Amino acid sequence: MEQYIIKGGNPLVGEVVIGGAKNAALPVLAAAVMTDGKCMIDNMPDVRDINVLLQAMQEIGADIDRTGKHEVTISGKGIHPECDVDNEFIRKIRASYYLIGALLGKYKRARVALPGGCEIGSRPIDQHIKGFKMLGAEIEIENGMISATAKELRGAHIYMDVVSVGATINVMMAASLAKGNTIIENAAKEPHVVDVANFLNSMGAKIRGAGTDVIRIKGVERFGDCQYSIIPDQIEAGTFMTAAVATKGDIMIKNVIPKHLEAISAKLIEIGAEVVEFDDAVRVSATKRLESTNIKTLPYPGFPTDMQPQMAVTLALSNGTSVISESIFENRFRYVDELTKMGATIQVDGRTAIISGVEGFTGADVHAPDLRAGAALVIAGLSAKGFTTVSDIGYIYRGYEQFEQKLTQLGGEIQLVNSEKEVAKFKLKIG
Ligand SMILES: CC(=O)N[C@H]1[C@@H](OP(=O)(O)OP(=O)(O)OC[C@H]2O[C@@H](n3ccc(=O)[nH]c3=O)[C@H](O)[C@@H]2O)O[C@H](CO)[C@@H](O)[C@@H]1O
Ligand SMILES: C=C(OP(=O)(O)O)C(=O)O
Repeated sequence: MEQYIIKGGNPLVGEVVIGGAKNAALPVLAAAVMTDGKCMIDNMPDVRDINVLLQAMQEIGADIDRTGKHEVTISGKGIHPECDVDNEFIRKIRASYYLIGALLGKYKRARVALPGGCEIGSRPIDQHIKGFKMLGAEIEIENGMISATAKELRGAHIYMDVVSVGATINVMMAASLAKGNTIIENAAKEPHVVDVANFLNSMGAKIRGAGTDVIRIKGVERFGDCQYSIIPDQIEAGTFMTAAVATKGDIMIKNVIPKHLEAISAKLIEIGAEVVEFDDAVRVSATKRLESTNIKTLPYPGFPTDMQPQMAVTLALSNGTSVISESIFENRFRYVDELTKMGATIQVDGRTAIISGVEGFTGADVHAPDLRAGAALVIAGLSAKGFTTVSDIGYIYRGYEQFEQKLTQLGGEIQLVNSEKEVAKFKLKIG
């Protein structure tokens, strides 16, 4: 019964260093199997999803050497081209689907368990499939596995019907080892799409335009060795930004790319927080009661859906009524019932949440329904009066490294506990 026990009320103050981006690192790792050479990758976050993917890659024959806590050397030379990617853990993560594009590109054959991931709405993969088919692959879905096979992959002009991070990256990977040229239109522009394109280029791919909505790929025959460093995690950084504001603290958030945080910074400034940008850091603080605002989640450079729950917690403490429209995933307000237990006043109608700000939260026993909602409930607990427990924190480990340690260093009273006895002990100690 792993859970967090939190005593709220301390403003979070100090410095925190942000790790590598989970949602960039996952496709970069998958793409690393596309070369028989060696890839040295650093700034790799040590989080659960990464470890699940690395284990699955090892199981199909990739040579994985953890040369440091945040550094890994990978060679895809030993992979069996006829392999199946499947185990009980890989079925639970979303990014398993990147092995379809990577293996299809390299071996013209991939068979991978259908992806899992956070339950935040229906998450079809039709655009991935459409892209692979247009490159010449045949797709079959059977017994929870997706197979993609092709005699050869040929470049194509692909228009994505929806802006999809996963489909853009997956098709970009497969197309980079196809014959001829590919154009992906209506591509996702997220920083992690650019990071994966840069990684593929450093192995020898010829990709231009990543970060715009048209990506042009000239297929090459094979990839070679490379050395690469993953970009900082936009969402981990954003989470600490909202933690600073919700607890009326003052945090210097280091190892970030401020440009990637602009949508989050702009909203925090709008509600009355102070955000100061440095070359690779942002300092975020709040002293007074926050003002309300409206937010619509959108593909990059819009406000990220992965920051929606953390921002909702912050707005629930503001003065006035805020409206959040969730335009990416239709079921991403599952944390609202939990937050209501802490005193928040939020009404959800479909994809819209209407938040009437309250003066403060009170501690309660809540559970994390998914990764970002879990982080948001922890922030709520840190800003609440009294004790909060957050259960189902396995979700949080999927994407945050040393979350409770980082929060403790900032003055948060939070501890990982395994029993009611430990909860009681914490309460006695902290009083
Ligand atoms: C591992 C990873 O990087 N996960 C991120 C990735 O998820 P993921 O790659 O699953 O998200 P997408 O960008 O693909 O999804 C965006 C929208 O497109 C729809 N869609 C997507 C693919 C498809 O084939 N058909 C389709 O209709 C989805 O249902 C959703 O409504 O981007 C999301 C949007 O920024 C983030 O919330 C996730 O944290
Ligand atoms: C939704 C997320 O992850 P995934 O797509 O892996 O479920 C996330 O990172 O917020």
